[in-house]
Amino acid sequence: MLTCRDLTVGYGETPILRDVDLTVDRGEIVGVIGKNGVGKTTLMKALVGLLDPSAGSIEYDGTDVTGWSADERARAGIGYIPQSRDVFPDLTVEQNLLVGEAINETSEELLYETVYDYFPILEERADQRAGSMSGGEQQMLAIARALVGSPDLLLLDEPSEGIQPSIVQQIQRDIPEISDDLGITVLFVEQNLGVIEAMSDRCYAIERGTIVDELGAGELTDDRLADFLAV
Ligand SMILES: Nc1ncnc2c1ncn2[C@@H]1O[C@H](COP(=O)(O)OP(=O)(O)OP(=O)(O)O)[C@@H](O)[C@H]1O
Repeated sequence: MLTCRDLTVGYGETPILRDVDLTVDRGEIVGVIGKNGVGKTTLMKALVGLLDPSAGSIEYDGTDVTGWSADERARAGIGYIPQSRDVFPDLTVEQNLLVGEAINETSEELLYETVYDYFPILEERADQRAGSMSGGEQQMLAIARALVGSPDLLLLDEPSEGIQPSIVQQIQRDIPEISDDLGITVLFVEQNLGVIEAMSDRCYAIERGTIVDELGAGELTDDRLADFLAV
C-alpha cells in the first residue's frame, strides 16, 4: 500500500533521512523505532507531503505520489496525526471532528457514531473546548478527527508521547481494533517499547537517518527494541 524507495529528505541543504526504503502492506500495522532526533517526524512529514524529498519516491496504493501536495494525499486517503496533535484549541470537540470530516469526499461510513463508539469520552465532551482537554484526551480527538476523514492509511507520530499511562493503554488497544474493524493500514513512529510491542505486526529501526534493521513479529521484544533507543 505504501512504498518508499531511496527516500532522501531534510531541511534546506541538510539531508536528515538518507536512502530510506520502506514498505507497508494493506492491513498491516508497522512501527518505526528510533531515538530522539533520528528523523522519525521528518519521515512522517515527507510521507504526508509536508516536506519535499530531494531524491527517491513515495508510492501509495500503486500511484507515485512523490510530487503530490499534502492536501492531495489527504484526499487520496492518507490520514495524519502529528506529534503535536494540532487540535484546534478554541473549537469544541465536535467542531474539530467536523473539520476532519471535511476531507471525507468518498464515504458515509465513518461518521461520528463510529468514533464515539471507540472514544465515548469524546461524545460526553462534544461541546467542550478542545484546548481545555488533557493531552491524552486531545490525542484521542486527534485520532478521531483523522478517522472521520475516512482514511485508508493512518500515519501516527509518537502517539504515546506526553500522555498518561491509562490513555496510552487505551490507544494501544484501540488502534489495532480500529485497523481490523475498519480495514485501515497504519504506520507509526514511537519510542515507547510497550506501544511498539502491543501494536506492531513488524517494525523498522532508524539510526542517524537510515533504516538499519527490520524486526518481524517474533522479534518485537524489549531486548531487541531497546538496542535502537540506546544512547
Ligand atoms: N524545521 C527544521 N529545520 C531544520 N532542522 C530540523 C527541523 N526539524 C527537525 N530538524 C532536525 O532534523 C533532525 C531530525 O528531527 P526529527 O524531528 O525528524 O526527529 P525525531 O526522530 O522525530 O525526534 P523526536 O523523537 O525528538 O521527535 C534533528 O536533528 C532536528 O534538529
